[in-house]
Amino acid sequence: MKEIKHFINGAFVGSASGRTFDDINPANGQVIGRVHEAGRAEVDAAVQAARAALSGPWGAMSVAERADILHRVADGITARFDEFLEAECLDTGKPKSLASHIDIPRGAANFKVFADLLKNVPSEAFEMATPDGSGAINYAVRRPKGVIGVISPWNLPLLLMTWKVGPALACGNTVVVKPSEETPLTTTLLAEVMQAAGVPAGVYNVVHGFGGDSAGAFLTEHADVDAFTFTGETGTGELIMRAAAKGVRQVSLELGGKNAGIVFADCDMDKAIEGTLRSAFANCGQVCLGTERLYVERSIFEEFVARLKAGAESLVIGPPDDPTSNFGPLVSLKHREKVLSYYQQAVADGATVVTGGGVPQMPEALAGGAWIQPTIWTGLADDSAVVTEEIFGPCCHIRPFDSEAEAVALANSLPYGLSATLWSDNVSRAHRVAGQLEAGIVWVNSWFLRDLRTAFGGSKQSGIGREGGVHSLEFYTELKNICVKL
Ligand SMILES: NC(=O)C1=CN([C@@H]2O[C@H](COP(=O)(O)OP(=O)(O)OC[C@H]3O[C@@H](n4cnc5c(N)ncnc54)[C@H](O)[C@@H]3O)[C@@H](O)[C@H]2O)C=CC1
Ligand SMILES: O=C(O)/C=C/C=C(\O)C(=O)O
Repeated sequence: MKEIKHFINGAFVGSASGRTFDDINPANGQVIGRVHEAGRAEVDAAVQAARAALSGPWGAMSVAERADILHRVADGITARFDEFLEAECLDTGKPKSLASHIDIPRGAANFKVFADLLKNVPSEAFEMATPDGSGAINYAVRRPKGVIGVISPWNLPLLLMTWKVGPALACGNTVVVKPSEETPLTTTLLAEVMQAAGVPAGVYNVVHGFGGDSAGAFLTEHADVDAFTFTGETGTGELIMRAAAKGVRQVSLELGGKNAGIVFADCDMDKAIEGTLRSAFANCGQVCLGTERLYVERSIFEEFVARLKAGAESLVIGPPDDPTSNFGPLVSLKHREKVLSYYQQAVADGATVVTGGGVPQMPEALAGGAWIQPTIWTGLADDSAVVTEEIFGPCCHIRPFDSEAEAVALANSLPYGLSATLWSDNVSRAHRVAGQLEAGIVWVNSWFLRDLRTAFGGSKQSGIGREGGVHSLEFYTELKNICVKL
């Protein structure tokens, strides 16, 4: 049985307690490996290693030297592409066709983009007058924040973890990463790549375990971590914020959403259907940016529902290795229980089930997997739980609207504000509505089109702060002003 260990101070180590938990393949329910669960001792060792590494060779490196190393990390991921792909798909069950286009290439890109950005970022300077006439110059320098605690989720494990580790290291910090207990493999594999790329011991540390009363909480409670970056559920974000308040540590939080899609009658219907199929069902609906609420102009409502139904029914449900499959399982049977509870709630609340609503019949070898049907509903009240709460599954509710103002009001009606998507070929309307939507990211006639230089994050209860491009530098560095009297 494969053992998945922590990576602390440049070495793979097991837990002193001997405690382990199973890593399960959600496509068939089989155990992939045994994961060591960190106690306070391992978390403390990881944080101390990260702290010490700040004043070792890593801390003495120039930006250009760090950037070279991070390029080697990216190249190392690409060189071991198939191993990363295999590991990610074993942990998540997602189709290899998806992970080979999104997860693994983004894992590498997240290092390159920030390594290059750091080399080119300008610094501000202000000349000022002084009463004696000699003047002064102010200039700002960026310094690493220190030890960063990275707590990442299971839906896009490598992509979301490296989205934080890439800029954190580019800025000269050291990290302690706590990946999701559901998906420990790629974070662990990355440790081998880091070592081979010449990242000094203690710069990249990994501790495995659960959230509350386990590695996650031990990390956020550790006084020697300077800041935390987290992607996951809003409730977890609140707990992390609370822990970070002790010692006044900064947080960057990318949290839950209940993202709206607005489809106007003047849209290109083919593109709207294709984009909505992805935004509702890609990664089995487990993307925080996904669309779970659709508002469709009444004149095209019937046609849109019928075409989205046909599209959902044409998705090919299957295991990662099947090249025809484009729809994998949910991450776990536990998560399927949660999603199925919403499927049942929808029926109890009087929804029309347009398609899906249950568990598909799978071949014997996959029967233990967390398979679920893509599901579409209509007819629910605006305040029903299915329409207002994040489900994080392959499902959406579609409701007609009659005016632009009504669509905007419906889209903005929830306490979340992560992303929104709108479909219209009327340029004025697209700009006008995009400006009114309460969301950190608005896509017009597209979905999940990502330029890593742009600000990324949520408004309202979907998060605090922005990462991406220079915005990541704001979080991962301290800006220090130096005032020199001439
Ligand atoms: N990208 C997103 O927006 C994601 C949203 N979710 C949502 O969250 C729901 C629950 O899924 P979970 O995996 O339980 O998400 P979660 O938000 O609890 O877990 C994400 C990460 O936080 C850690 N964590 C949990 N509690 C913690 C604590 N008290 N202190 C420190 N770290 C902690 C977990 O171990 C994991 O590494 C899902 O059903 C889904 O609705 C889940 C994963 C990703
Ligand atoms: O492209 C990104 O950086 C992030 C994409 C998706 C998420 O953040 C998520 O699903 O949590």
